[in-house]
Amino acid sequence: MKLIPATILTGFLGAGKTTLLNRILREPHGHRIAVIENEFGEENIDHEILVQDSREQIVEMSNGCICCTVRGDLIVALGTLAQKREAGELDFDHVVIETTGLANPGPVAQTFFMDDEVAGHYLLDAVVTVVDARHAMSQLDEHEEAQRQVGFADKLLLSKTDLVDKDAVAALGARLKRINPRAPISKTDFGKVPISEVLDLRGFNLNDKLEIDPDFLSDEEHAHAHHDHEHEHDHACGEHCGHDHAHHDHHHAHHSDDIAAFVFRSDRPFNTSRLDEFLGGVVQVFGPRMLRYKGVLWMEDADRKVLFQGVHQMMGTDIGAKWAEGEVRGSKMVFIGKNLPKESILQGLEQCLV
Ligand SMILES: Nc1nc2c(ncn2[C@@H]2O[C@H](COP(=O)(O)OP(=O)(O)OP(=O)(O)O)[C@@H](O)[C@H]2O)c(=O)[nH]1
Repeated sequence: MKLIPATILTGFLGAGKTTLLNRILREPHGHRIAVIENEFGEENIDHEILVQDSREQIVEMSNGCICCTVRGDLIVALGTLAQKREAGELDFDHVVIETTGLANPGPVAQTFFMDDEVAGHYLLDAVVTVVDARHAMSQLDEHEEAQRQVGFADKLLLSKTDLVDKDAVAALGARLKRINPRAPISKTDFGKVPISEVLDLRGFNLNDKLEIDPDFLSDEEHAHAHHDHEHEHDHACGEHCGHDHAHHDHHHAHHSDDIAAFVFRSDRPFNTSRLDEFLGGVVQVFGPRMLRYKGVLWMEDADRKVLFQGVHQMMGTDIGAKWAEGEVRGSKMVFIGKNLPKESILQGLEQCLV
């Protein structure tokens, strides 16, 4: 049976999740969407706000946050929806789970891998995070949940850009890319955004399109130039650059994001057993702090790409497409996590190369 794609819609309090969802539910895009709402507390206000479809498709979950106490309820809610669909009582082709503004999307995402019943019916499509352009800077400063929601995202949607100027949007964009260079950023104006930017993103698919924003590193340099006028940028550093970047610390003093990303790239193949052992160890030790990681790898003696990705300790690999004739082989990986020992991990990966 075809798996039902599920989207986790997250974003800090008041970011505009419900506004977006409402818009999506109203638009005639051909998708039939079932919604699982998680409200914190007993007042299901969003339920009142959300448009009611002709068929009952909105399942509410209250009295707790989806990421902790009611994960069991989420499993039940997903199970009930799937059963009703099979029985012909409900007709939908996509599920959207709207989390509370304080939810950590990690455990919600993990539900799709950990529970056999859920995994048997659903495919986690993507984590979509709405970011409030007006308030995100301070929210990211003050709340780790806000950083986590950005770190986990497969797609970032900037809301309320009407309330701030272009420079503020650019500065926020640069910060978001530092936290998560993998997630493309789009704007949403009161929830207005093409449906293709929200559903069917397949961000959790293992495919060889590892989208790391190509401007990630150059933007970082650019952002530093903003904040540190005294520093001379006389060369462009790549992520392998061994310089002691004093200006990084300077910059981070402005926004001390605990959650950040780094990228590993190499044009040499990996030794399989060394890499397995190393990654296994890293995940075991740092798993709780590893929000999201993904990679396309060149393994020694393999004529196909190897794809890997994970959330916390849960890591999966798959065989990808063949390396094409004449294609430049290499590996790239991105790690997003909380205070990860970037240098040790990069050095460790280097040691796994042939
Ligand atoms: N100016 C502006 N306001 C917006 C935009 N998107 C949403 N809002 C407003 O922001 C407020 C919060 O939006 P909601 O959609 O309720 O936010 P939410 O993320 O569901 O909030 P919680 O469920 O409390 O976490 C509402 O007053 C919206 O009208 C936008 O693009 N621009």
